[in-house]
Amino acid sequence: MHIPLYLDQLSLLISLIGGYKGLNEEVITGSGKNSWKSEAEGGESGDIQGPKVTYIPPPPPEDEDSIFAHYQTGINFDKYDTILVEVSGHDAPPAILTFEEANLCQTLNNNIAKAGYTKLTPVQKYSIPIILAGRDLMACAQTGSGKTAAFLLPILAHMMRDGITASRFKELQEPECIIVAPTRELINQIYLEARKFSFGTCVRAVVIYGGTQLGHSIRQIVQGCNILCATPGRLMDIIGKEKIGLKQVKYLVLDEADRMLDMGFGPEMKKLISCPGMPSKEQRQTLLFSATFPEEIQRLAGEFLKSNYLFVAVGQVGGACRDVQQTILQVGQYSKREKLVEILRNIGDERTMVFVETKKKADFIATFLCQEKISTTSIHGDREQREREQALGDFRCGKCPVLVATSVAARGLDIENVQHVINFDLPSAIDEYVHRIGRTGRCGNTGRAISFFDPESDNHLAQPLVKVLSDAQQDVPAWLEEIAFSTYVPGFSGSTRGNVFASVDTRKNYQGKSTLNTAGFSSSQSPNPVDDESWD
Ligand SMILES: Nc1ncnc2c1ncn2[C@@H]1O[C@H](COP(=O)(O)OP(=O)(O)OP(=O)(O)O)[C@@H](O)[C@H]1O
Repeated sequence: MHIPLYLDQLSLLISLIGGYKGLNEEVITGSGKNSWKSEAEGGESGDIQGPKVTYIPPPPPEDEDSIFAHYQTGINFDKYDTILVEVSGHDAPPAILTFEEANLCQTLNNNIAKAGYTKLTPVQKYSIPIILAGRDLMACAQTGSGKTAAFLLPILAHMMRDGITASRFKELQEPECIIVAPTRELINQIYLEARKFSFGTCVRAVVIYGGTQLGHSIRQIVQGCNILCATPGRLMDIIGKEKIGLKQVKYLVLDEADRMLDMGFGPEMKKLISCPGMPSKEQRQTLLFSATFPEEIQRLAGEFLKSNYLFVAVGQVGGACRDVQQTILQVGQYSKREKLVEILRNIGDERTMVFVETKKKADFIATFLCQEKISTTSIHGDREQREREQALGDFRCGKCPVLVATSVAARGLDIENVQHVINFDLPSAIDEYVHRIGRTGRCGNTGRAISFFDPESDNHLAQPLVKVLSDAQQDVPAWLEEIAFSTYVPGFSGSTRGNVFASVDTRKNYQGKSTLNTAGFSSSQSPNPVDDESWD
């Protein structure tokens, strides 16, 4: 195989031929088992013999400008106010309209101002008072609409009000809050948000994730840990090694909660809530956030939440962000590369994420684009953590305007100025499509998503795609409607037209529904299958 040798793409080449020995690393192999999946299985705990991971991520910049660096809200930010919101469950506290109404302390208000937030997004308007009232919550709101601050701010407000017990002077760290998310890059991003909002307070946030040296994670924790941001595998390792105590946990947050509760991570999360010392659901506050919430997953969530939890749905559950202009092109697998290059040449230097199905393909397409002299990097679960972070850094700063990724980068990542998402391969499940295209069109900015639909392999997606497109008021190609019609599945209850919710609170028999700006309902699509390859 001919491998190109563009110098700035050397790491890509290295990952292709397998194995790399970095400056601060002892052993690196191309086993492909250094991903979040293997973490969840305990692969990095030392219980299973494997190469010792010695990567220590560089500390994030400490200066105030870097901590509060943010991008501008877009022209459609004010349109968030027109999105329909549904709150269900008993005795929901009323929404707030301004940050002032939240009655947060002065330090938090200062941090909010420094972060450039002047106006609440809908998920924040509804979730903040619910969390401040001590209620459990399942919240569903479109990608890029501020879910992270929606849980961080009220948790921090309560921690400031109630005081914290964990401190650097304690032998055993007992965090008051644990936040889990499915990928390393996402949990790191959440940590940076927690660090930003807790700036100047006595609350210390810590992040731990796989692919990094375990000793490094432990050293971060022993310096004091009030908010622990963690990927599931590393969290369970640390708990298993008795490096943290769980008795003080008052807040448990599952970001991308539907992913955290599905077949991939669900068992790990169940273990977490039954760990010795972990307060029962009656004793802690549990908060679940995502842009998608299949009904089956909502039912599983009952084990984690108090029975009187509140459910907030901003817009359609599982709906795509309307600020993303979606285009579906019919492209057979052998024409995809040519089409990709044509599109990327038209796009020029604008930041673009290209999603592919497998880790191997990510490397292959990235190398191919480099050969075409399109500056590209890649992120997927077979790359070393150092390489993953480097790739994301190069993409964020614009050094490599094209990032080829597997679904490991589909959820949560908030990168400034991603103007385009290209689904070179469509994911196997529609929810994953919604998350992927949500990497653009964030925070009121507009974005574009182009997806290659291969009739040989993607017909099962035609029906849900038509629904997602029409619900987001996008043009639906006639050929796609035809395929959807010809592959009609009777059980699929999503409407293909009109403004309906894809799903609602699954507690059908709740009473005392509090309804705000509501529209009608229909039932949901089936949950995502776990796609081992694309989720690394
Ligand atoms: N009230 C606000 N004012 C201005 N910017 C905000 C506000 N709330 C959030 N943001 C910014 O909007 C961006 C998207 O927020 P965030 O990453 O929390 O979205 P999300 O809903 O969690 O998305 P996803 O579903 O993709 O995880 C971030 O850069 C965040 O700092």
